[in-house]
Amino acid sequence: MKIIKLTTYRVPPRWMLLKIETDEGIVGWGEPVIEGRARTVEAAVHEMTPFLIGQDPGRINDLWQAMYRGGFYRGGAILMSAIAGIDQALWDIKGKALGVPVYDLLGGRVRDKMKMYSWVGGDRPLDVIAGIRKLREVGIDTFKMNGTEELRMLDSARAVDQAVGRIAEIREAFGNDIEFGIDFHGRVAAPMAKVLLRALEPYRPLFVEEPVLAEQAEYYPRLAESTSIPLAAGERMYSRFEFKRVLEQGGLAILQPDLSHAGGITECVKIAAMAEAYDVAVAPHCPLGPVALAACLHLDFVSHNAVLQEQSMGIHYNQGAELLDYVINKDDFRMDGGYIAALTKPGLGVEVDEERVLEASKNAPDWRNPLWRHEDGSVAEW
Ligand SMILES: O=C(O)[C@H](O)[C@@H](O)[C@@H](O)[C@H](O)CO
Ligand SMILES: [Mg+2]
Repeated sequence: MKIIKLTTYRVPPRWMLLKIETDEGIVGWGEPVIEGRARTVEAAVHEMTPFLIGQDPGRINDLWQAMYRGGFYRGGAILMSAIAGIDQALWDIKGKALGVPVYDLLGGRVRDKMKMYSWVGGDRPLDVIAGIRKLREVGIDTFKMNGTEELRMLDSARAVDQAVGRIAEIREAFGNDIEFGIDFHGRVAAPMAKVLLRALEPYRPLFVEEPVLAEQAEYYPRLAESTSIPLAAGERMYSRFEFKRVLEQGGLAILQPDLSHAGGITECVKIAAMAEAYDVAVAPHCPLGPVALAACLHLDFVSHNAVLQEQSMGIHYNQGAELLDYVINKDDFRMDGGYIAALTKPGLGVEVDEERVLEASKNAPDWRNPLWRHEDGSVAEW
C-alpha cells in the first residue's frame, strides 16, 4: 500500500482535519492542529507531504522517526502537532487495513470504559454552579474550570479570595457528589501558585492543572512539596524528551499530553508508559475535535495509568461547531454515567462526514485566543 495524497481541512470552531489517501482506497483521518495556529501547522503538514507520498503507510514507526529526526530541527508545538495528525491518520489506515480498532493493534483493552470530564465556565470561571447542575442531569460528575481570571505575578488577597470563593461555593453546593479539576491555565506565576494552592487545599480539588507555565516546570516539585493537591500538566509539552525531565524531577501526579500536539498515538503511548514507571497518571488533554478525542481514547484503553479523559462537548471554545458535528457514528461517542465505551470500529473508529467537513472548510474562521492585558496595560497570561 502507498500514500498517494494528503488533504487538510481547516474547519470551525478551530480545528484542522487531515485526510490521507492510499492507492488501495483506504483513507485515514488525523487532527493536526495547534489552537490559534492552524495555518502554521497546515504549512508544516504540507512541507512533510513530499516525503510521505509513495511511502508505505504501515511503517508508522519509521515514518514517525523520519518526520521527527529527518528535518534536523525537531520538537515544539508546530512540528509535533503536524506529526501528531499524520501519525493518527496512519494508525487509522493500519487499523482499517487489518479490520481492527487501533487499541487492538496496541495489545488490546485494559478497561471496559473510560471516565470522562467536562469543562464548565468559560475563559473566566462564570456560572460554574449552573453549568455543573446542567451536566449532572446527563450523568457527568467530573468537571474542570479555570481557576482564576487574569492574575498578576503578585496579586491581592482579594483576587485569591475571589478564586477560592468560587471553589468554596462548588463544595457548598455539591459536597463530595462531584469532583473537579482547577485549571490555572498558566495564568498563575510562581509567587502566587503556592499561595493559591495553599488556600484551595481545604476544598480538595481532584487536581490543579498547569499550576505554573510549562517553561517554569522546575517549580513542580517545589509546589508539590507545599500541597497535597495532585498537580497536572502536559498540554504544552510536545515529546517524551520533555516529559522525561518532569518525570525525573517529580512533582506532577498527572501528565496531560495532547494527542494532537505531542506527536500523536506513537509518541503519547510511549509517554504514558514512561509515566506509569514513575507511578504518574495520564489524563490526555483534548479540548479539540472528534479525531483527536478518538486518538486519546485508544491511548486510554491501552494505558493502565489513564485516569480521566477531557472532551470538548459544550466547551466555551466550540463556537460554530460542536464535538460531533463532523461525525457520522455519533452514537459511538455516547457517554453513559460519565463514562465512554471503547470505539470498536476499525482504525480510530471515527466515521468522518466528509461532505460536512468539505462544506465547513470553505469558510473556516482563523480562530485566535484573546490577548489579555492587566489593568496596568501589561500582557496577562490568558
Ligand atoms: O485544559 C484545557 O482544555 C486547555 O487549557 C485549553 O483551555 C487550552 O489548551 C486552549 O485550547 C488553548 O487554545
Ligand atoms: Mg489546560
